[in-house]
Amino acid sequence: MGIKAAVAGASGYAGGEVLRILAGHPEFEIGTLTAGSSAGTLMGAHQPHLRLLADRVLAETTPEELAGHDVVFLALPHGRSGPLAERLGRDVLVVDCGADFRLADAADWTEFYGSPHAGTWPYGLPELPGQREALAGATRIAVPGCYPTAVTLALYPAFLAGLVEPDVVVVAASGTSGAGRALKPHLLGSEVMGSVAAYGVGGVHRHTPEMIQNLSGVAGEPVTVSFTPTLAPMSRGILATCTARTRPGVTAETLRDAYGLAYDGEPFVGLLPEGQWPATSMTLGANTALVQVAHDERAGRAVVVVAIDNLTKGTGGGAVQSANLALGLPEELGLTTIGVSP
Ligand SMILES: NC(=O)C1=CN([C@@H]2O[C@H](COP(=O)(O)OP(=O)(O)OC[C@H]3O[C@@H](n4cnc5c(N)ncnc54)[C@H](OP(=O)(O)O)[C@@H]3O)[C@@H](O)[C@H]2O)C=CC1
Ligand SMILES: CC(=O)N[C@@H](CCC(=O)OP(=O)(O)O)C(=O)O
Repeated sequence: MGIKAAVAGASGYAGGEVLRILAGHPEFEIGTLTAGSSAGTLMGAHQPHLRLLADRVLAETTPEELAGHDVVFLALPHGRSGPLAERLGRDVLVVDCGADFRLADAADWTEFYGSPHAGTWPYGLPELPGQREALAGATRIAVPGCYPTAVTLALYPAFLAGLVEPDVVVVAASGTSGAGRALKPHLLGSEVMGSVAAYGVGGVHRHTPEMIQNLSGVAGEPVTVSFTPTLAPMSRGILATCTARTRPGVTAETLRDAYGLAYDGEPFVGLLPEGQWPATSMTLGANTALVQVAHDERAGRAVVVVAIDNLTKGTGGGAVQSANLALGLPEELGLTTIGVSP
């Protein structure tokens, strides 16, 4: 008998990616699958690529249906995980792919999500300093947002080494799967194809406080982040370009050394060879973040580009990586670094 895992939100994009990874994981056994309005229908109607689950009937998302599992993955709209998690056993590992438990500051939560704050759980980004220890044995995990995963991995080494000022600018492109499966007018094929568009401009995107939280924690001082997301005509992937003013004396070499030090030995984050720049295609379906750093001497800024698959390292892969740590399994179990190309 393996570790029995239920997935709530199994008909959605994040739930589907968690299941794609669990299906290839040697220790997990897939238990109950739940949804919202799709409850009572077959998985095959929603996730035809997960053929081994095609005949499973989706249950309603209730604590009763999710009981009796060792691990429960929640991949539900924001605000749904809080009340549900309260009714799941304390000894069960609950891994929330949603935002409900990511932020430590209740005022930030209310400002950006507009509802009461559910609480704060151990943050599922193992690469952050001290986070592997925080996740070992945890029974609750908040999986980071996809953009904060990319941006935090891009910039924390520079802050850890004290090389940049606490003033960050990020422009990132995301594939449309980042917005979830529900029908949205701006995601119609005719709106998205052949065009890249900015959205959530001017410091209003809800991932901004999460980036600030992560980077300020490493920097040891408040960091400001100006974040502009853009929507790109691709289904998966995030490419984030992050810049910060460099401190006096910083060179291309000191920057590269800091990233080499931070990422040497990391199983899922890679500093690319000099001159090679990340592309989303390099990370498709892989639990990887690929990073490159340069020093723009005229502008006096560090420029870091990172690529991830928003659904893999940005959600499902990150969720399983953190669950492995919480359960005392090898961190890399069931996760691939091998991408899909072209
Ligand atoms: N897409 C991404 O790249 C990322 C997503 N996430 C997070 O994962 C979570 C899910 O996102 P995503 O998969 O993209 O969204 P989707 O819209 O694709 O899926 C949402 C899932 O939740 C179910 N659901 C919706 N409403 C309810 C409800 N009232 N009660 C129970 N179940 C419900 C849906 O079921 P039904 O089929 O019945 O509607 C579906 O299974 C979100 O919190 C999101 O923030 C995190 C990181 C990245
Ligand atoms: C392209 C797109 O719309 N992306 C989503 C982010 C998705 C995500 O990962 O964020 P959460 O887990 O916090 O929902 C957005 O900008 O709202």
